[in-house]
Amino acid sequence: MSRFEDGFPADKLFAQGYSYTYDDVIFLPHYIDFSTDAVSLSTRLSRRVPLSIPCVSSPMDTVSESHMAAAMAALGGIGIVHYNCDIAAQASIIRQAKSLKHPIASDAGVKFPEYEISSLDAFGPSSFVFVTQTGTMTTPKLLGYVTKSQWKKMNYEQREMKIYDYMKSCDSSDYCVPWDIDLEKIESVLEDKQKGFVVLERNGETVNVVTKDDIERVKGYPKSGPGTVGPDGEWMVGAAIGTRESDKERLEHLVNAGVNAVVLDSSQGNSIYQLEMIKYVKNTYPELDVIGGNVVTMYQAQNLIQAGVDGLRVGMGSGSICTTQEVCAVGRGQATAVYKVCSIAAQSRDSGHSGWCFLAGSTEAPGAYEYKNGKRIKKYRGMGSLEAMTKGSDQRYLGDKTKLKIAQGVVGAVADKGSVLKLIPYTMHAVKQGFQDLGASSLQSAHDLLRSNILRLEARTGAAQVEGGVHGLVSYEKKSF
Ligand SMILES: NC(=O)c1ccc[n+]([C@@H]2O[C@H](COP(=O)([O-])OP(=O)(O)OC[C@H]3O[C@@H](n4cnc5c(N)ncnc54)[C@H](O)[C@@H]3O)[C@@H](O)[C@H]2O)c1
Repeated sequence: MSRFEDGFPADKLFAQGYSYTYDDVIFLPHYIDFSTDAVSLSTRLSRRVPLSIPCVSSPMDTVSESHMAAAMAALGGIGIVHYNCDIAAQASIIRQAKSLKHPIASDAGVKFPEYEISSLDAFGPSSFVFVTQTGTMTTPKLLGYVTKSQWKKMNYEQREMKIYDYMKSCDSSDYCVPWDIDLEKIESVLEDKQKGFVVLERNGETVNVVTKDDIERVKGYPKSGPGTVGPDGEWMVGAAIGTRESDKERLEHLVNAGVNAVVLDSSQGNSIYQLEMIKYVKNTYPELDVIGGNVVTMYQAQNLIQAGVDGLRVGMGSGSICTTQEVCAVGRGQATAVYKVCSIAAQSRDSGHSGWCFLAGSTEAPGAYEYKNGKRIKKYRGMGSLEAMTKGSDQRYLGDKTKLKIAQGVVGAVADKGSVLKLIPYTMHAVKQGFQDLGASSLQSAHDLLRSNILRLEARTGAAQVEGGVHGLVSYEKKSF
């Protein structure tokens, strides 16, 4: 056997004194004796939250609100709703996510009543612009709508009017259907009524608006399993909270809204504030899973595990919008961080790691699309950016007037990625192909192969990284699926 010893075992590779990220390391292929479809990616977010895919959307205000949380649960993952908003708004996002039985995020634009539509861009690929008090779908009531054909017929002066001056009102219950009816039923209502859209309502409040085009689009997506459903029969939804005294009141409202797990959201989770909050949550709500973090070292992980966390969140300074490593000179390469934290957590419980900008820019991410240099883009910002701090996380960043405010993140934009209902199934299939190459038929098997040193890795030199990407071509088109 030793004759074939090749590559490095993980513990040797990650003990070289380098902070590696994913691009720096490569797995060596092993032996295949099963098909790609036989690979199971099921795992747990935390002690009591099983997932059929290892996908979690990050608690950021440009990533996880109701549509993202519902879509992630429908796919078998979970969404963690951000807390850069007041308590009532966060609780209402959770309730709405649980009510989105069909996690369809409409392609249509949503605007507030005073908005002036100055170009067709407001409609996006849809024939409608919907109007709500807040200009978002996280709202108690749909007020009205404008169709593209109606707007096209308006003259220059009319187009300078505010939407509420010319929108068609939606007060008629003609458009409304119950939030939990089947997709087929929605389709037949759309056919019968010739309306072009329906309003899904729960307890007299608008839960979602779905157009005929949205239904057609969703029908073309890959089919998923039953999704991540909780004991209440609704989607499981997670939420972030902080470690301040006021977060205890927030937590109470989130629990009443049906939250299934909480993430203590901090860039450096190994603090007295977090340890005390973990104990408080475990004492007050023993059945609720608490995910601690963020952590990147074994020592941090051990402290939070001893305080009673049910899961860990890994990553410091590795987000694409994050400047923590630059500003504070603290953090760790993400591959090393995940490996080190998992080597402690594997002995007791699961750990997940922070995503990057993978889900930002999707249809389900909050915010409206804009066009820049001919590209359809969506805003994406760090929760430590000055802009996000000003919106809500001021208090967390010691943002009271007497303290200096230092950003640990930036504001940017990412390209339109389409719906996560399509992006994630394709991505998970690619992951399964990778697992098959490793000879790992499940996440547990991959862990076992890694810990038993059967799975081998190597660091990639700069030239090897270039070789591993597309190279030497004058031009090419990269289409992933
Ligand atoms: N993962 C990362 O690398 C990273 C980096 C920067 C920011 N972020 C994100 O930005 C947001 C804010 O992160 P953060 O670490 O600044 O938030 P935080 O709330 O953990 O910390 C902000 C400051 O408040 C202090 N603090 C926390 N609880 C306290 C209490 N009870 N009493 C007194 N002081 C207390 C902290 O020690 C820290 O100095 C989060 O969403 C986080 O995920 C993440």
